[in-house]
Amino acid sequence: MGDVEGRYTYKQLKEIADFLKETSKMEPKVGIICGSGLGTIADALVDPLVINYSQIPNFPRSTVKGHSGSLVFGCLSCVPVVVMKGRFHFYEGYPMWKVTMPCRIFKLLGCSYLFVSNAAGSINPKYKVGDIIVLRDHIYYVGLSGYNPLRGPNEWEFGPRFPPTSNCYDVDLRKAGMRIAKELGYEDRFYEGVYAALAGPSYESVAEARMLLKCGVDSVGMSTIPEVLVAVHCGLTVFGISIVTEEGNLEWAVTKVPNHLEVLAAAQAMEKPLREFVTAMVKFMGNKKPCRCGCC
Ligand SMILES: O=P(O)(O)O[C@@H]1C[C@H](O)[C@@H](CO)O1
Ligand code: HPA
Repeated sequence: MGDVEGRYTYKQLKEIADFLKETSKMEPKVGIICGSGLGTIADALVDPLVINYSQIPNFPRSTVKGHSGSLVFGCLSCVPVVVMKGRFHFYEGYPMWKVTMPCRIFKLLGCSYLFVSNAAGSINPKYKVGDIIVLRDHIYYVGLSGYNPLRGPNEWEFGPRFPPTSNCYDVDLRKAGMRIAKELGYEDRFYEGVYAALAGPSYESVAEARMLLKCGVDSVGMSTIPEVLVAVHCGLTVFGISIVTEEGNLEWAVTKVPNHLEVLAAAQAMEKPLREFVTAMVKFMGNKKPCRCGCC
């Protein structure tokens, strides 16, 4: 399956993390992964330090439009964070251990939390472009067919052989997320729901979308779950959101089809509410440790 050979050793991951610690002089509390077109989250950081993936030894490269390919260290609400502008997808040809390696780097950098986001199609017809779905759970179709990022010898330095996944998305963070959305005045566009990941890069067919609806799926995409599994395995507390950038096609008669440029445009249109929401969530996640921007 090509998904085990050549995996990073613990030593290699440690070397990458040590390089980042040395370069950033920061110990981030929260690792944030930006979905397609959502990299503007990083613009909210105070005193940002940008490190391009090409500068980091042994780090993969972003190949998808809307994923610029850099790590940004800085502070949000006085909480030290690291933002990944450009995730790695299975459909780019990366094995799952490469797709998910940033979560282990976050852990080695000292993060306690993973905040993960994605651009997604809605499957539940209730949800429209511009809505945000706080992930309550997921269906990992790619994993059900064998591509679990934890396949292969267990990395005991990170976690157990058989991690449970019945509570991947922390309930306190989910509750906080819904409360914060309300406080910000966005309660009419925030919902809790179930995300499903397909392998991509083809979008789902109408028959697949109808099957997903029957299975209780609210949003569909091509990412996130592998990262969440590896984050949960190594003990990060996870919060995830889908930004609805396309409305799923449930009828064969409909001629409108998803398109990546539309996905990026819809994601970019969400810049303001997302920035406010992420800032408030990170504040909730963080404690009051002294930070690099000197504001606390
Ligand atoms: O990285 P995410 O999951 O946000 O990106 C979605 C899935 C594909 O990469 C792309 C399709 O438009 O957007
Ligand atoms: O409509 C979609 N389907 C699957 N993946 C996606 N990623 C963004 N939009 C979509």
